[in-house]
Amino acid sequence: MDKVEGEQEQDQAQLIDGKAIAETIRGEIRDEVARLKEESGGRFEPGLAVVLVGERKDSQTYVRSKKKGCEEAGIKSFGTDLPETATEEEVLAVVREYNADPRVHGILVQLPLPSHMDEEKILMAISIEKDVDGFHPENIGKLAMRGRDPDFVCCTPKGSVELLERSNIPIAGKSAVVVGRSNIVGTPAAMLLQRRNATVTVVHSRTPNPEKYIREADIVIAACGVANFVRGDWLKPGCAVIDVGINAVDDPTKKRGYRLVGDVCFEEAVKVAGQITPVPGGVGPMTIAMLLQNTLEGAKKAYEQGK
Ligand SMILES: NC(=O)C1=CN([C@@H]2O[C@H](COP(=O)(O)OP(=O)(O)OC[C@H]3O[C@@H](n4cnc5c(N)ncnc54)[C@H](OP(=O)(O)O)[C@@H]3O)[C@@H](O)[C@H]2O)C=CC1
Ligand SMILES: Nc1nc(=O)c2c([nH]1)NC[C@@H]1CN(c3ccc(C(=O)N[C@@H](CCC(=O)O)C(=O)O)cc3)C=[N+]21
Ligand SMILES: [Mg+2]
Repeated sequence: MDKVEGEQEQDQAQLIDGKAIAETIRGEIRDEVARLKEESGGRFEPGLAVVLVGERKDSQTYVRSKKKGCEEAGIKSFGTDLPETATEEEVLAVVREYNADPRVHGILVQLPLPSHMDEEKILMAISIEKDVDGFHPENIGKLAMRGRDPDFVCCTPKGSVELLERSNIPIAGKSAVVVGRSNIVGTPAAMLLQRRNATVTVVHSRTPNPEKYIREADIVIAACGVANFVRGDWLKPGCAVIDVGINAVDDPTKKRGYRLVGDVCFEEAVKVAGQITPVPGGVGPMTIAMLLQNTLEGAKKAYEQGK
């Protein structure tokens, strides 16, 4: 018997279009920023400060797209570029200056920092109300606590969960696996899913047979930094896959000489999953949208307090 239209088994996962969803969110932010400006009679403008240390090409590219995102949203961006040879004290001085600057509502110190600097010490110097990356230990700690809310949630995990929610993928009561346990992606992603009442398993580099856990998962968030790590036959048919990975692999046919692939083998996974994010065009654009959203939230709090 013929199946009813719309109930047919799909032979390809639905694409979760992060680029389009991020564009929608950026439009929402733009409207809200415009409203705030109008309400304040043009006196109030959200501001984001971005601190870049060193000359890494990838970091320069990210910082440029963050500033461009600000511009489009009507958020004023401030920037300080320091040389690779800068001292930890110089970076701390820049952070303190932005902490004290009332025009700045969000501060982002681009990672990774040069190896001669203590990353945690610098992140901890960022004032908690301006920690739009959500990397301050106090914000990460509050995310882990029941009954508490952080001032800001880390952008990449927040964007990953936002993709699930805006795609109407249920989280509560589902089983989820997060691949990776870094402080800034895997661990906060697991905490966010758990807060939304998923049952969460975290697998990492010391987990024997990660596929054993992944096979049971309704939701997989892959953030291990290993190109094509999660294979198609590791997935439960119909599951939702959020691929956080950004890995450059050599590709002489590309102008840049490389192309980006995720932590999930897309060609295999697209045949098994129910929904999947592409790389590029999945989580990456959401990270920037969430940064702008966090900056707007911080600005609104400051505005309300200053009224
Ligand atoms: N789209 C976006 O906006 C962003 C993308 N990324 C990308 O996400 C990925 C993860 O980033 P990040 O968390 O910073 O990376 P880290 O290198 O800090 O952490 C990687 C994590 O994955 C685990 N891991 C490494 N190898 C394996 C393996 N073979 N099997 C299982 N687990 C493994 C590590 O385990 P262990 O703890 O045992 O070492 C670690 O917990 C990268 O590809 C990065 O480029 C990152 C930030 C933003
Ligand atoms: N303090 C700090 N905060 C961060 O949020 C932070 C950081 N440091 N260091 C590096 C990582 C990485 N990251 C990305 C942001 C956007 C894309 C992104 O937009 N990617 C595009 C492709 C970009 C391209 O083509 O190169 C996409 O996936 O479609 C990717 C990765 C933020 N990070
Ligand atoms: Mg890292």
